[in-house]
Amino acid sequence: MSTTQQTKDGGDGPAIYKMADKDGQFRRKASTFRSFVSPDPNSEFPAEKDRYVLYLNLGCPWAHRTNIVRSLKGLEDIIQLVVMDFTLTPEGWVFNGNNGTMEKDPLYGFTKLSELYFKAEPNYEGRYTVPVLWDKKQETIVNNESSEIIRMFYSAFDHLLPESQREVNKPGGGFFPEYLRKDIDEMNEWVYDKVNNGVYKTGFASTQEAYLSNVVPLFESLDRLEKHLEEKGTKYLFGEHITDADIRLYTTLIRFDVAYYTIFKCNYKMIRYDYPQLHRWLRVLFWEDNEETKGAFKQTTDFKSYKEGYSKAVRASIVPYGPAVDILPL
Ligand SMILES: N[C@@H](CCC(=O)N[C@@H](CS)C(=O)NCC(=O)O)C(=O)O
Repeated sequence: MSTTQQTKDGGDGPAIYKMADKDGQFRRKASTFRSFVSPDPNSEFPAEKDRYVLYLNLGCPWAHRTNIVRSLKGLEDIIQLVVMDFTLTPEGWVFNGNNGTMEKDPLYGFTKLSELYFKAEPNYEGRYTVPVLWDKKQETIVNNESSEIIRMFYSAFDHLLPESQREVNKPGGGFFPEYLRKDIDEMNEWVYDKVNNGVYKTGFASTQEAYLSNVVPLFESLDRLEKHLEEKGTKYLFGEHITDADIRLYTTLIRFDVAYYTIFKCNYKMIRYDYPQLHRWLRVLFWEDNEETKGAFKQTTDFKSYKEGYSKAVRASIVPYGPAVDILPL
């Protein structure tokens, strides 16, 4: 999609809000910047302190993954965080100081995320998405794909961290241990399509047919996840330690009852009443503050941005009042 298309008003509102294709289906485009930070000092993007900046907003579940892992890994002093407003404007994500966010881009004084994309690539022709991992030295975007940014964060900066924070020294082998990689990737694949992106395909569908073709597999997949936890009987999806699969699922399920259920019409069942295993798992991640969670899930969760941000994204003028409690106690 070109810039002019993105900002042009097509008659029923700015084009940026038109998510569905002509057939009513929402199709997420692949991310463009796909380089990797590496522990190798001679690589294109070597892991260094004070060199990389993570741009995000608190509403976005993809960005949320990267924010969680930055905290889980104790990378707060190594990777700078820039939080933008969670309201999607006709010009994309902006800096405006609202909701305790940055007034302006701290590096260049930009007011729009798109400016950062054009600084990196003057001919850029995609959507201006968060998260963005920016390299201050080469003044470019390293990567804008959350699933890859979190994998970099798991280990690329480990030599700069205390021994106990390094993946090799973690009980259970870290967030993406060799012996679980196949199982984690296999689960991530269907969870991405049917759940993480499934809620968007449901919420942004513009025909009844497209809506139904996504909402049914979404709930079948939540049933499958519920059964997985029930059969395994473990604390987390793959045992007693948090893995990549837990982080990726968390950011969708924590938004489910407060936003997707109402705003995206994912209202066949609720996590809190219909999925006892998933509900327990979700509350453990949110509420427990210990060596495993480091309080990172709760600290990075912002319910207000989910209700208000998604309402704006579907151009609804009313923000839902309920549910009475954002997340039930453990
Ligand atoms: N595949 C990307 C998706 C990122 C994404 O779609 N982010 C949304 C916010 S939740 C965004 O920035 N949307 C702005 C737009 O599409 O204009 C990732 O996982 O990082």
